[in-house]
Amino acid sequence: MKVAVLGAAGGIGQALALLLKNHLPAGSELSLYDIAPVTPGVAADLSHIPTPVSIVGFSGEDPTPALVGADLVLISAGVARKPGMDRADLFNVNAGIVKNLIEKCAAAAPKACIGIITNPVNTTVPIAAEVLKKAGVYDKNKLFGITTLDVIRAETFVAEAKGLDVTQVKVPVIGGHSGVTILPLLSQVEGASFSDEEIEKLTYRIQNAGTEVVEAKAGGGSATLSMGQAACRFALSLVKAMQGEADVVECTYVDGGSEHAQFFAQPVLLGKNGVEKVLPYGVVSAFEQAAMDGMLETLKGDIAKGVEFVNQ
Ligand SMILES: NC(=O)C1=CN([C@@H]2O[C@H](COP(=O)(O)OP(=O)(O)OC[C@H]3O[C@@H](n4cnc5c(N)ncnc54)[C@H](O)[C@@H]3O)[C@@H](O)[C@H]2O)C=CC1
Ligand SMILES: O=C([O-])CC(=O)C(=O)O
Repeated sequence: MKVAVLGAAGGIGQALALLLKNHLPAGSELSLYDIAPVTPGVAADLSHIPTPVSIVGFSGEDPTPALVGADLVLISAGVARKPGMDRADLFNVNAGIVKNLIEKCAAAAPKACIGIITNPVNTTVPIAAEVLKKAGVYDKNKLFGITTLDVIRAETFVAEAKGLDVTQVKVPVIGGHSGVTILPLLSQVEGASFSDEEIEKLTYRIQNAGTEVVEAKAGGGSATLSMGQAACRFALSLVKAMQGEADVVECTYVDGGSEHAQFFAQPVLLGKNGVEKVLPYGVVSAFEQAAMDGMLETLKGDIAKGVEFVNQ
């Protein structure tokens, strides 16, 4: 299994590369790419960790050498938020970066699964889909927006609020990855019940947790370490499923035939070829239904912006 990380010299990229070096199955190959010249050095640094995962790093304008033969490509290349910005403010720079990188993926690793971290995820994933379509290699089962950070935050905050064992808490998070489009299904948390006030507060905190970190970092960027962990969890789940393990489910933003929007995050059964089956997200509460109804215009607008960007 060859895993490529594009944006590997960044805050997320380095954390993710460290975790993957330590946790990918024995025999995996890790391939790092970033425009930053430090990237071969990041790989050299990580190569001294004694795990059975080989690692190599590339820098420069062309990611192709890192992509050849990749089974899974994880993309965190791009700029991050500063206080006062929305994720949508990153569109102007990141849309072009994702478009260019996906064009290279289409040529060098047309059959790879691709996981997109770069914001705004609601829009960068549709951009990737349109670029892959233009190149004639789009497989909707192989393109994922990584929304796992919303899931791990929800698990952490719920466990904290309810005094639960955080390793046992499961919270599906559906919709998209920004503000009101992030919808944690707290009504489905097993072994906990919440007052209306708790639901409102927890939902708001999960939706705005990215901003919490952006403000705390005071101009030094957004979540990197928790995102590295989240992307590693998602990547390891996908790798396990691609290698034949059954019953691997993660919430992720996919082109999965949702009745709500072309791209929608919900629980997905992963398999050898990416998406095995998009699972129903089940019964939602009246609060969650209202939140869903309230997000769709924003989510659809975010998707349309990505489609338009590639086809303008
Ligand atoms: N999906 C999610 O839940 C989350 C997404 N993000 C997003 O992830 C992205 C990266 O964040 P950080 O790692 O904190 O930023 P960073 O600034 O630390 O790293 C970004 C890296 O991308 C590289 N880069 C820029 N243009 C490139 C190109 N054309 N090709 C290859 N590499 C390129 C830079 O050299 C840099 O090393 C941001 O867009 C951020 O908003 C951040 C947190 C959570
Ligand atoms: O908030 C940001 O800009 C980064 C991000 O997506 C998150 O932390 O969820």
